[in-house]
Amino acid sequence: MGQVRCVLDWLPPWLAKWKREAIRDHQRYNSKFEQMFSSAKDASGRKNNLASGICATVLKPGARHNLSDHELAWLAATLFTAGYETSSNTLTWSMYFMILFPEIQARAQEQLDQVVGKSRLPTFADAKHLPYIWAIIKEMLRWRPPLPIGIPHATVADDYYEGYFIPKNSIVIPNIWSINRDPEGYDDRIEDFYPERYLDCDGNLKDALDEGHFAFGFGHRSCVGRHVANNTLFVDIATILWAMKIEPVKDAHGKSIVPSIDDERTDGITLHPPNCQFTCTPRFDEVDMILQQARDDILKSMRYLQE
Ligand code: HEM
Repeated sequence: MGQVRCVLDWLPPWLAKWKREAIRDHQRYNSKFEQMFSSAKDASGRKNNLASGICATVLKPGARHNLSDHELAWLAATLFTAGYETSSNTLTWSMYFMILFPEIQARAQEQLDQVVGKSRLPTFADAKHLPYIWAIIKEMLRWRPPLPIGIPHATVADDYYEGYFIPKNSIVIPNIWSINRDPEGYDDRIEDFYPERYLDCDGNLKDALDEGHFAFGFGHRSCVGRHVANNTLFVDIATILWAMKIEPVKDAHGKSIVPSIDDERTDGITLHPPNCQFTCTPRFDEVDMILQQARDDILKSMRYLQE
C-alpha cells in the first residue's frame, strides 16, 4: 500500500498500521529464514555436502560470490516462496481442468499409454515424445496464469511507450492476463481452453522453444525459475494422468458436481481455481505397486542423505 500510494509512504510507523505490520512481519520472516538456513547448513556440513535441497544448493555458489548467511537465507527463501505458491497453484488448476475437460484428460492418457506404457512411470526421457502434455501445460499457463498481473515494477528513467510518456519512478503493472489473450498472438479461440493451438497437424509442438504465453513475465526480471517450473509441471502432470482417472464427485442423484470457472478466487495477486472435489481412481492394476516402488526408492535415497 505504501508503495502504490506514495503520499502515505511519508507517514511514520506509529501513524501507519501497515508499516508496523510490515516491520513485524519482516522480523518474523527474517528469524525464521535464518534459523532454517543455519540448520540446513549444519546438516550439510555433517554430510560432506551430500545434502540436497535449496539451502544446500545455494551454499557453494554463495561462498564464491561472498554472500553472507543472512543473504543466503533470504536467497533460499525467495526461491522457495516464489516457486512453491506458483507451481502448487498451477497443479491445483490442472486438477480442476481435468474434471472440466474430460476429453482433454482422455487424449493425454491415450498418448501416455502409447509412449510410456503400463509397466513404468513417465520420466524426463519421455518429454519430447509427449507433446500433448506440454500443450496442456502451455495452455494452462496462458488461460489462467497464476499471477495475472505479474509483479509490479518501477521505471528508473523517463520513458515513452507507443506515444505514452511514462515518468521516472512510475509503478508499472504488467497485464499478463490480457497479453495472453492478444488477438494478434493467438487464433480466434482465445477464450477457450484449447491445447491443440500449440500442435501441428501431426500432433507435434509447432514451436518447442516458444513458451506460447507470458505467465513467467518478460524482460530482465522475468521468472528465473521457469525451467524448473516447466519441468516440475511436466513430470507431475504426466505422472498424475498416467496413474489416475480424475473425475468430479457426484451429487445424491448421480450428477457430476463441476464448479463454474466464474467461481475462481484471488487473494490479491494470485488466481486460484474454484473450490472443487474430485475422485482419483487408479487406471490399471499395476499402478499401486509401481507408485509404492517409486516411493520406497525415494525414501531410501532420502535416508541415505540423512545418515
Ligand atoms: C508456474 C510456475 C511459476 C510462474 C507462473 C512464475 C511466474 C513468475 C512471474 C510472473 C514473475 C515476475 C516476473 C516479472 O517481474 O516480470 C516471477 C519472478 C520470479 N520467479 Fe517465478 N514463477 C513460477 C515458478 C517459479 C519457480 C519454480 C521458481 C524458483 C525455483 C521461481 C522463482 C522466481 C524468482 C526468484 C523471481 C524473481 C525474479 C526477479 O525479480 O529477478 N518461480 N515468476
